Amino acid sequence: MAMAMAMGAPREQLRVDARAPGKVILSGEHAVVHGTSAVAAALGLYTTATIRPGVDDGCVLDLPQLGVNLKWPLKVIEEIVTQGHLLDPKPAHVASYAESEWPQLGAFVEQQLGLHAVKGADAAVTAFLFLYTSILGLQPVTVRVTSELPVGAGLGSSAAYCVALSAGLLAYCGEIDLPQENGADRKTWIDVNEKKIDLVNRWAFEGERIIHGRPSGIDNTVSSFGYVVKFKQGQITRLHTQLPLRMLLTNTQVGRNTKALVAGVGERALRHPAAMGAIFKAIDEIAEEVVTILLTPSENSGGEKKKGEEIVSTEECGPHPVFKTEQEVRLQELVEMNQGLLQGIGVSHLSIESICQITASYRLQSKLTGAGGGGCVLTLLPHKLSSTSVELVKVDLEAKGFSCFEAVIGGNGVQVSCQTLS
Ligand SMILES: Nc1ncnc2c1ncn2[C@@H]1O[C@H](COP(=O)(O)OP(=O)(O)OP(=O)(O)O)[C@@H](O)[C@H]1O
Ligand SMILES: C[C@@](O)(CCO)CC(=O)[O-]
Ligand SMILES: [Mg+2]
Repeated sequence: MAMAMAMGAPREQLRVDARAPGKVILSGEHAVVHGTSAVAAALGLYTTATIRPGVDDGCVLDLPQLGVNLKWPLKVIEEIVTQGHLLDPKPAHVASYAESEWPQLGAFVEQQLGLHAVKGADAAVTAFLFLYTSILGLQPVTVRVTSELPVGAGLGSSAAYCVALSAGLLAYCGEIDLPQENGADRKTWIDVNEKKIDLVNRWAFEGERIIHGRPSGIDNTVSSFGYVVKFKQGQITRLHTQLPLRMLLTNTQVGRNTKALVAGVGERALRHPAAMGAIFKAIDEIAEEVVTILLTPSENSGGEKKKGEEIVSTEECGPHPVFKTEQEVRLQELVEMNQGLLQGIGVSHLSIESICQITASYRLQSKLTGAGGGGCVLTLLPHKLSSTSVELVKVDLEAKGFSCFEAVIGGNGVQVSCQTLS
């Protein structure tokens, strides 16, 4: 769709929405922080940031998922920003957050949230205040962020939060073009153009640094650009995958925190550099092999069928046989190995192991996805597995208190929409 600036309406009369997808890491989490390859796909569940004009020279931040609803007079924000240059917004030039430049921010956020704040609310508010003042300066706005993603469950909620916020703020200040309103009731989402996606992605990475400590950048990159990508040391390669991927996502419901898990792996790597280095190398090889498999034409993709892609396995899955192609068998083996290695670096959890065991009894392989320590587990589903068989697995998992859904992956990245307020 052609993009056109929503001309006519001054920004103070606009409501801007930006939405960003979550993600699923197929292979390579944690090791990617240490420079190896990883493969990830956008997940069809979105976080949406809505930005509208503020009232009474104030800034409102509403984060219903975290129980945060804060309102500040702009002069209060001005007071905590002790270094004037930090209030000179340059949306086209990405700046990094340095705690030393914001000496009062930590205590301010803590005091604003009070004693009963949800875990992680401080990081979300800090990331907001940094992105808001850096991109918009001190404009009166009301910002609300809602999400279809579970927060802190390995599906990239922090990255989607930072991407949606960055895109919304950049669109609100005019740095990103907005669609022409079509007059219809239905919201029109448009893709952000490639150059501006890169800008969104870089701001979002700075937000992720506040929440994560040491992000590799894979989560904000997939959320910004969408599709299925290989990521290595900041290099992103879009994979035009030939293998239709089908997977079940199961939430252990065990809360965890990516920052702590990433730091834990870093400390283990310092204690055992050679052993951990060897594991990272093995994970790198697995991710590279996953890339090769995804790029090989398969019988399911409508591509030319190659030797060795016929169904090779008809294992039992409960009362039903599972038909797997050679590629699916290879991919499942890689998933199994990847999970073993993630366990080795200390980021698995009993609940994750339990899900792996249940799905293995159906001859289906699973691995944690994202930072682990709880959160979500992905299970590869062979293309020809019947929906009845999938239901059987789900019933078994849900009987143990887990919740599951079939993932829709590989879709769009960040998008924006706008509406003129009357
Ligand atoms: N909808 C949201 N509203 C406000 N803050 C959010 C929202 N989603 C995520 N966050 C922020 O991100 C934090 C969770 O990020 P974390 O990286 O620990 O988990 P994740 O991103 O869901 O999983 P992973 O990094 O493994 O993919 C929350 O504590 C909060 O600071
Ligand atoms: C655990 C990790 O590898 C993925 C989290 O989704 C962290 C990162 O890459 O930033
Ligand atoms: Mg995260």
